[in-house]
Amino acid sequence: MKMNERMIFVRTPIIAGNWKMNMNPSETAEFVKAVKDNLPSADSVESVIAAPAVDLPALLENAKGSELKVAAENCYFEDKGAFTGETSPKVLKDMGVDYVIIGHSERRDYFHETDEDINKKAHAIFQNGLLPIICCGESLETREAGEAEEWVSRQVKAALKGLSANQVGQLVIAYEPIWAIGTGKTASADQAEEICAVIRKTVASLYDQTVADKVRIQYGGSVKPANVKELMAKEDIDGGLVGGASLVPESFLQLVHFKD
Ligand SMILES: O=C(CO)COP(=O)(O)O
Repeated sequence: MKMNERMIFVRTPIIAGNWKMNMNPSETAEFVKAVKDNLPSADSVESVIAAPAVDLPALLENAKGSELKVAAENCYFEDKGAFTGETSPKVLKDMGVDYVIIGHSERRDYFHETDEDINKKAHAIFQNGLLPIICCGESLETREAGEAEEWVSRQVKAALKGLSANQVGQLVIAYEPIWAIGTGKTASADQAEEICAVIRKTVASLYDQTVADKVRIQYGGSVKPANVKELMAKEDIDGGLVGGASLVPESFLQLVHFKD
C-alpha cells in the first residue's frame, strides 16, 4: 500500500539557529553553556546552531558531548587554494562541523551567490562528508506576481543538479520567503506548508517519492516560540531555520522543545 510505504519515514525535526553576523566567541561560549544540558535528545528533535566561521571553534569546543550540532553559515566549493577570505568544506569537516547553510537569501543578494555556486557548494559539502542546508525562497514581488511556487521549484532544481538520490535523501532544504526574514511578518502556517509541499513534490519529480519523503524541509522567517508549534504541525514542515529568536538561550530552548 502506498500510504503504508510513505508512513515508514519518520523525519526527525531539525531546529537550526542561524546566528548570522551577531555573536563573538565569548558570547558563543556563554550561549552554549546555557543551553547544552537542556537540549532534547537528537532522536526527538535535532538542535543546531549555525555560526560565523570565527565562532565555530568556541561553538564546537563548548558543545562537545552535548546534543547540539554545529553548522557553518557558508563555505566555498574548493577544498584548498588561493581564495582569499574563503572557508573550505574540508577544513569545516576537519573541525567537526556537521552542516553547512548554503544559498541563504542574504548571500544571494549581498554577495551575489548564484544558483551555480550553490550547486557547486552542495557537491563539495557532500564530498567532504558534511550535509548542506540549502535555502530557497521568493521575494515579495515574486509572491505578488503569483510566481512563488515556480521560483522556489526552480531554485531547488538548480541547487540539486547532479546530486545522487542517496545524497538528496540526507539533506535539508530551508524555505525562507525573503519578505518574512527579520520582518516579524511570518508566513502563515498554511502559506509555509503550501510551498514546502511544492518543494517535496519537486524533489519527487526529480528523484522519486521515497527520496522526497526523506528530505527534511525547514521553514524560516520570523519563527519564534509563539508560532513554532503551529508551523511544525504541518505535514511538510520538518523544522525551522531561525534568525533573531535563536540568539537568546531561553528562546532557543523553547524552540527546540516545541514538542513539550
Ligand atoms: O533568515 C532567517 C534564518 O536563516 C530568518 O531570520 P529571522 O528568524 O530573524 O526572521
